[in-house]
Amino acid sequence: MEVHHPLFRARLFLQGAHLTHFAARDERDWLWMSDTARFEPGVAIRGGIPICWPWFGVPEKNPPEVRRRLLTSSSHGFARTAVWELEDVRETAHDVEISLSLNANSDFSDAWDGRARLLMTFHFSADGCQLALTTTNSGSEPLAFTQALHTYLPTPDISRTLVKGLENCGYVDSLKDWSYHTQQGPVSFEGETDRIYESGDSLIVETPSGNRRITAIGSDSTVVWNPGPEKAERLSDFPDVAWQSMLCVESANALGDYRVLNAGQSHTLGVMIGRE
Ligand SMILES: O=P(O)(O)OC[C@H]1O[C@H](O)[C@H](O)[C@@H](O)[C@@H]1O
Repeated sequence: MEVHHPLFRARLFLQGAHLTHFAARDERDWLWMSDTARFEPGVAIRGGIPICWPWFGVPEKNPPEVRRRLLTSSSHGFARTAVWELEDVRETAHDVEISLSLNANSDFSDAWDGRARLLMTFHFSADGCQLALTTTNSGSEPLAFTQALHTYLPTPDISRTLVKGLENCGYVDSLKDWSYHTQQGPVSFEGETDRIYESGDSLIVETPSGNRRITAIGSDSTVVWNPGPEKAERLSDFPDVAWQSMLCVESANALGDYRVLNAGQSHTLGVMIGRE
């Protein structure tokens, strides 16, 4: 779907409810997209904002309550490759709101033992974009899940890029055998970085071409990721040098921040990407 509004433009795909582009008028794209991204059925799009749901990361690093529902070894769940349905489009002189839904029913029983309904609402304005993903447990048993809005951001130079707002925060470093650390100062990038921070606080991403504010709701965990040079070579649909010009800041419910919904209950995870 293409959004052409006098104040901004956006592009999103029904496959994965995946936002790939957003830019205010006369501005460059606010999201990073891989030059080698594929747009094919069943393939996750590399860039923009993939939705990781109903689990984040590799199954074996998920909490037991989440893991016991997983029937596959693949990462990040099936929502990012499933085809969603268009629910609603609203437009005013200032903003556009688009809602998509996914019924996570027996169609996904090869991958996951659960039932849920998902509603993803995108809100676009000249001030930025906002995503809200609501999960409703439509099964009869409690439902545990992890998830992330896996935002890819552009930077002209990763070595001069900082993430501020995670100072003194605890994090798990997946590259150091999942050991626990405390962040000293802003997050900077020297090679591969893959951490899950125990915070859902508002962040500032500082790059040489400008800053963004990332504000999550319904989240107490944030993933900060850059593949660095070696992993970039192994990564699908990702140019070898692209690690120098992107980073991911992922608003999440991961590790101990997993969520449990009783039958009929809902939880909303959201992120707002704005100016700073
Ligand atoms: O290649 P993907 O399945 O899209 O995953 C891309 C990345 O997602 C997250 O940021 C994880 O923390 C990384 O470990 C992973 O490499």
